Amino acid sequence: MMEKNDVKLYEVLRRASLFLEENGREPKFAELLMMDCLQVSRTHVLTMMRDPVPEAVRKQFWQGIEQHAETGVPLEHLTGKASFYGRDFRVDEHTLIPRPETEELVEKVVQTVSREPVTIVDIGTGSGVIAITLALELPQAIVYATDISEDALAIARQNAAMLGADVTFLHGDSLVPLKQENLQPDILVSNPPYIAESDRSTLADTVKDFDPELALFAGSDGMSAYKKIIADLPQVMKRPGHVFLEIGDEQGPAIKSLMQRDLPNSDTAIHPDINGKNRITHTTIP
Ligand SMILES: C[S@@+](CC[C@H](N)C(=O)[O-])C[C@H]1O[C@@H](n2cnc3c(N)ncnc32)[C@H](O)[C@@H]1O
Repeated sequence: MMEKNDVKLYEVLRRASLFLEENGREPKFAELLMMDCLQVSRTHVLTMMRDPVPEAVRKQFWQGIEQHAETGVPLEHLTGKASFYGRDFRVDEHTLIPRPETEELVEKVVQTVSREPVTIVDIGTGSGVIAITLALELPQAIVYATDISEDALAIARQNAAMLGADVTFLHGDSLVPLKQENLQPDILVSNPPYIAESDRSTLADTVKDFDPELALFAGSDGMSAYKKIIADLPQVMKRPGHVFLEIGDEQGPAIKSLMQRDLPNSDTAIHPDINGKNRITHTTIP
């Protein structure tokens, strides 16, 4: 999109918003992308509306706008970063873009953990948001995180270094790395893949086309990752202990009965998220 060199910020934003709207995208995306291109806050953008936009910034901005209009690529994949629990994390094509619901999962863990030293393990850490946030919020905790994807772990390690979080990352399938390291967590937390293969067609293109397959799908019923984790809990968990899982809206009862089968004395509560959808199971193991 060609523009004069002295074109002002508000004009660029107006044109971009209209262009996005014409292409069936959310016009607000323009302002969010501009904040990233200029590396400023929203308040700062508002004070710059009558300033000319440097050519290099306009070029970068319009490339992003055109790509988003054409493919729907989410802002986080364009900018390579996502916000979680008030911090910025690096993300890429190998990591799920963290969701606000997962912040609620972290909050539940933070509320439950006592001041004593505890060992926490995050299974399927992706960009590392859960493990890193818990390590920073709970300095008394010893935190481990695993993933089956080496590529995701590379991003998680970078995020931990960037944010100064002490997390030990382990590569492997489900709870296998814990068994190999003889690790017995007091608290196990996971947001594993939980979408049924049969629901693939119901997903938004922005999810299906940009989030990694490994992070989304869990067999024909969406339960395969939970089944694998729960089957190994009796062998690895310290007692008393807690298990926190992020879940799909309708998966709570099935998870509760798997927990009752494999950990007969445990108690599982199902909690809704801020939108009223069942989103977290909290299992207490005596
Ligand atoms: C839904 S994403 C969650 C990522 C991150 N914890 C978050 O909440 O944003 C699930 C993650 O689990 C990982 N994963 C999938 N199958 C796994 C398995 N069998 N063992 C360990 N990790 C697995 C994926 O690579 C992905 O990073």
